[in-house]
Amino acid sequence: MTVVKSCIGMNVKDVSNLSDVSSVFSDLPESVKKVLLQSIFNNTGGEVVVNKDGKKEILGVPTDTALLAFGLALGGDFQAVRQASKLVKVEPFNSTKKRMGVVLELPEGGDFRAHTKGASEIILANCDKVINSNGETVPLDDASIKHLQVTINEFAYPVRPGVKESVAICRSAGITVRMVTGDNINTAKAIARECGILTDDGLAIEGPEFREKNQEELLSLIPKIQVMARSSPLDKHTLVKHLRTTFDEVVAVTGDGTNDAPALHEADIGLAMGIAGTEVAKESADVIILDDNFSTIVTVAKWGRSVYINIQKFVQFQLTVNIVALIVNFSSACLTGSAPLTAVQLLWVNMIMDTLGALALATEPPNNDLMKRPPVGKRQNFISNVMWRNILGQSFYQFTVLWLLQVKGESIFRLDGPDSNVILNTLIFNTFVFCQVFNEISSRMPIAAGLKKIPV
Ligand SMILES: Nc1ncnc2c1ncn2[C@@H]1O[C@H](COP(=O)(O)OP(=O)(O)OP(=O)(O)O)[C@@H](O)[C@H]1O
Ligand SMILES: [Ca+2]
Repeated sequence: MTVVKSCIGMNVKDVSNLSDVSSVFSDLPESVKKVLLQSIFNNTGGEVVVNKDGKKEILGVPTDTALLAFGLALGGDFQAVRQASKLVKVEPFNSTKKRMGVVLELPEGGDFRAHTKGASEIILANCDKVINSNGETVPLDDASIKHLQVTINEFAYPVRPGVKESVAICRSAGITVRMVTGDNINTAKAIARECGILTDDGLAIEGPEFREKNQEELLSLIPKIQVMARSSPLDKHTLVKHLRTTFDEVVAVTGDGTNDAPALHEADIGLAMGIAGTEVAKESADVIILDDNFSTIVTVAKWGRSVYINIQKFVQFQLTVNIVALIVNFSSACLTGSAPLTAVQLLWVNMIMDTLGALALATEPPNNDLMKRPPVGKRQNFISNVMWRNILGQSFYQFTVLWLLQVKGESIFRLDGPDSNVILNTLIFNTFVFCQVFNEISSRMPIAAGLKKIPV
């Protein structure tokens, strides 16, 4: 029995230009064509089916569907190739090993052939022979290895429009964007540099190297990591866990595959892709991005900040109103025996302030300025120092005005007669209500969140 190994190294993301593939293929020797199609159609997790309209449909994960489309563009017949040999063993694709394989029993006479396909440089490192353009199997020499490595590194993919801009917005918002991928390091670096994720002082590392580091090394390394390539699901999880626990960061993770599920689950905010995402990824996530667009993540951050700041404004406004009403009535009751604000008036204030005033603050839409501030830290107090300053400052100012009216009101407005007390109380009540107009304006100021703009 002989086992022949055939390998396909891959860097396939999208086979979009298939039109001139078949002409190139026609020059290849028959034996090579046969092995290639045998590999593409057998060594796959996908399938080519005929749908009810009689059209061919390719099912499977993007990498497999791309390769099957390539096989069909080469003129291959999926069913015929599948029937020509018997699948003896299938080793499915796995994100840790980054390759898959099958063993076929060849019809020619009891021989077996193992096919493997996966991450280009991993497959290349396992090869010692290559089929040349004449269809002969020859030893893989240094020159061919160099040539193949250059070819692998030349693979570059166009970055989706808008990603670069979104990364820049994230930066100005104090959000560090890191790219953790199962892809080849050179491809990952090229993409990351183009999007503005990888900077000159940043670090790009490969999963296997990251895994080797001890705790101490990780502490100095992690803040600098901007790109992690050839990462396993566990590497993604480890990075997120360290960022959250050791560095006390708020971590959002985006992912599409099953291999992203542990990291999505570990993150503070897991964002799964709605279109490309697998069910497992969606189940592990907190938010599903319906359009799979990175700029939507920026919108998510913007709305999150907006809701947080609006609640802060609401709380600042409400606390001020209540502190002033309480102190005015309490102090007056202690000193004069009567409270200037009656129960009905307080009820009125509460209804108007809660339903109209405070809710107006809570429903303000987000604006772009929100993305020019640093994020709120995990341990940051909800009522920031600036909010305390505003609450106490406003309360002090309102209390002083009301107290002055309470003590000096009658003489200032020359009130006398039997109704003077009622008139004064009405005056105090109205002044209190008008003070809230200024309180509302002061609470609307973005400073309410206690955040300073960060210079860009
Ligand atoms: N079906 C497959 N069969 C064999 N190899 C595959 C298959 N799918 C992907 N690969 C290889 O594994 C690598 C990606 O591994 P993995 O799926 O773990 O990455 P990922 O973290 O999901 O990457 P991405 O950032 O592209 O989503 C690819 O670069 C490719 O070389
Ligand atoms: Ca993926």
